[in-house]
Amino acid sequence: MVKICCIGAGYVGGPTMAVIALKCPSVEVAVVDISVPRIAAWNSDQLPIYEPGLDGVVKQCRGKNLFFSTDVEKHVSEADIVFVSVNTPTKTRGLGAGKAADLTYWESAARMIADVSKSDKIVVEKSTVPVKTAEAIEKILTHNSKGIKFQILSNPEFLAEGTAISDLFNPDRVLIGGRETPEGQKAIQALKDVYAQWVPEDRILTTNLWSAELSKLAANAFLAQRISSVNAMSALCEATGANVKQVSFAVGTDTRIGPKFLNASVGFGGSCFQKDILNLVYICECNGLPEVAEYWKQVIKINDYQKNRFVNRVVASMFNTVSNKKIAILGFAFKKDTGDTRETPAIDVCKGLLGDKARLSIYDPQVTEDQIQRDLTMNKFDWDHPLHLQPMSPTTVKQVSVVWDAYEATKDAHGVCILTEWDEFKDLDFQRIYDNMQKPAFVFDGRNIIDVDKLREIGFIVYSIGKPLDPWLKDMPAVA
Ligand SMILES: NC(=O)C1=CN([C@@H]2O[C@H](COP(=O)(O)OP(=O)(O)OC[C@H]3O[C@@H](n4cnc5c(N)ncnc54)[C@H](O)[C@@H]3O)[C@@H](O)[C@H]2O)C=CC1
Ligand SMILES: O=C(O)[C@H]1O[C@H](OP(=O)(O)OP(=O)(O)OC[C@H]2O[C@@H](n3ccc(=O)[nH]c3=O)[C@H](O)[C@@H]2O)[C@H](O)[C@@H](O)[C@@H]1O
Repeated sequence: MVKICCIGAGYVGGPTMAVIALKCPSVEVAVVDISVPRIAAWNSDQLPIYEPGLDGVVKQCRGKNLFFSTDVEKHVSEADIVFVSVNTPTKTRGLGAGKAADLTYWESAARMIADVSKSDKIVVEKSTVPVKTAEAIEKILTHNSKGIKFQILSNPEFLAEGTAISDLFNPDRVLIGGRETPEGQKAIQALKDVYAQWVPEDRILTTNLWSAELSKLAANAFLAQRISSVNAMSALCEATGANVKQVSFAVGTDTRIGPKFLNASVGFGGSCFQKDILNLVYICECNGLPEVAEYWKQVIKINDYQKNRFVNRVVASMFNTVSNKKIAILGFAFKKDTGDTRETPAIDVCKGLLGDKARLSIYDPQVTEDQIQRDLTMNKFDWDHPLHLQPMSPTTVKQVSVVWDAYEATKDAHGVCILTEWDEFKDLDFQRIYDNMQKPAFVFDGRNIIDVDKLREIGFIVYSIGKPLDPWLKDMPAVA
């Protein structure tokens, strides 16, 4: 029986290994982590992450061929294939601070693998890492290995949160990079055999190591670039009277461009787009390519601009001050169908409004008060470390209350900001909300999910990203 161990039981390690266990009953899969509460949650009825369909998959395999454990060393030493899916945060100090990937967790995992291994192993990079990381990992493993042979593969993950299970069941492609030696090709084949149990062969791509590592960074950069492109257009739409939904539909019907990932928004969030582009920028700079670095940096600059622009629209519309005004925030997660708040645009928007002394009442169906308070007090990039190593927030933000109902959040509010596209927000009774708000009542839709005309009929002053402006907003500066 092939034994797989995955180091890191997070958003990637948990779901990917659960699906491998489900699709490959003859493979034994152990997912290990240094975080005791996380492993306890994986072994309970309340999984540590919210992901549609995940519960069912875990329940079918847990205790049969899928195990969650904190006994990292035991499972690593017994495994034939070791996936490493640990955090790769942005460095906050020293060389490359604010851009380069911090490989501390990766390096410590690699050293531990070298220490505890007693048999040859395939080590798979599942985390997103800088190009050439495999070379560094190879050095760590072979310098400490007591004659044991390791083959390193790069097998980046392309799942998106909220759709992880369907993405894993039916991936556009699985990418496996390895050494172009007979041993490297043998290792590629061994991993290919695992995926081939459910992924059609023509969707399993094999490349050299560096192409696989770079393709992951490139794919995220291209995806984020599409969003920044449509968001840049949204600003121009507001200035000219064009409607960004109509523009992106017209543009996306060109089969060379395609319709997906062209929704204008308050900005992209999530744990990876910004981190991976910063990493790409740093790699370009290190390789003497400042023009290429500058090109990709712009994707992040537009994303920051879009978040600022949204805050400025809110403040400018409400008589240039939100001081002591209650603003309802609907949605805090970085996208719908997840409780994940890492790099969510809601953090920047809330901080911007708090900077103007607003009082915030926040509702998100999947995010807890504790998480929101931590997010609003944590320093940039601190969130991307294992939970028990993150600083605890010593204070709470007093001007923030977190409630469990959209109607409660909007009661007596002056304005409503929609920051996550949860389906339930589309079906809210906006007449009821209007009746219970201060007047004039404002709605700022950062996700373009509401029916603007209907809300204007009710009496709201409405701003919806990239849509023709309400007469109220027309003469106000987009960026104050
Ligand atoms: N979240 C996502 O949707 C995607 C993430 N990725 C990449 O996958 C990697 C992991 O991301 P997530 O799963 O989101 O992170 P995560 O923070 O949810 O999980 C990482 C886990 O690794 C554990 N860990 C860290 N060092 C360890 C060690 N030495 N031994 C044992 N466990 C250790 C942490 O306690 C944590 O539970 C990152 O490189 C990320 O860029 C790639 C594709 C999608
Ligand atoms: O490496 C990763 O971590 C993953 O990053 C993204 O997945 P994820 O961040 O989970 O979610 P996305 O659906 O890509 O959304 C990212 C952000 O972009 C925003 N977005 C997305 C699409 C769009 O048209 N407009 C838009 O503003 C979303 O609201 C969200 O804030 C990629 O889609 C995955 O392929 C990749 O594996």
